[in-house]
Amino acid sequence: MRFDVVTIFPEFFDTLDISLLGRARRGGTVSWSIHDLRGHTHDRHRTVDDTPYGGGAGMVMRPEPWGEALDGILEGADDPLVIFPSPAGDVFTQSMARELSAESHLVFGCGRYEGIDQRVVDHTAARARTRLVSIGDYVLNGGEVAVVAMLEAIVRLVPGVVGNPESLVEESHEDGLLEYPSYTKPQEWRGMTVPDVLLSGNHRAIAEWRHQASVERTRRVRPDLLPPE
Ligand SMILES: Nc1c(O)cccc1[N+](=O)[O-]
Repeated sequence: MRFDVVTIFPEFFDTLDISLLGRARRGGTVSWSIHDLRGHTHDRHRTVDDTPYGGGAGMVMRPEPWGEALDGILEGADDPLVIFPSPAGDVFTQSMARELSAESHLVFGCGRYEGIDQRVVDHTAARARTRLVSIGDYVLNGGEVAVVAMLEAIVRLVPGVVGNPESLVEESHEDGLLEYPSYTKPQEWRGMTVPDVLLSGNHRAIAEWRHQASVERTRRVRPDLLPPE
């Protein structure tokens, strides 16, 4: 998989080289480029925003730098999917992460201020598959945090990135349920012990306990995830 990110804070993505994504990049499974939007401005102050038509507080990101930045990425690209993180987007879920992990080229456009001039999204949608995606109903200062979160969820599902694919199966949201509680050594810690069934070696009983624990945790914390009864 290849991905490109357009942002006014390219340094925000320096952390991508840490941990899983960095290993995937060094292994050749994933590649990426971070594009500084200000590199596509041509005035002395490298201006990326301006006042909104119709008035109102805040500033809107100008279309020209975005058009030039996306031209450089999209021209000659092979059917990329462009994603603009936005509170107005489709909610990002594990199933969307799995769907996006099958893409060969993702392009992320990080808005700031009051957002990007709408014509940028409209123009992009006329030349490439384009989606607005939200990571949640709260206010962020820009799309960068959302892109890092989405990349963490997406890239780990790209074949060859995670050493043991089995570890991807029993995870929260993967089967529609929250993950069961986990324990490791020591067997007793500050007077608290590990559920006996996990020490039994009875794999069927352990699997049943874990499934029941997932269902009970999901029913308690996220009943909305459970199928209608
Ligand atoms: N929620 C939000 C925002 O306030 C700004 C940019 C992106 C998002 N989001 O992806 O959820």
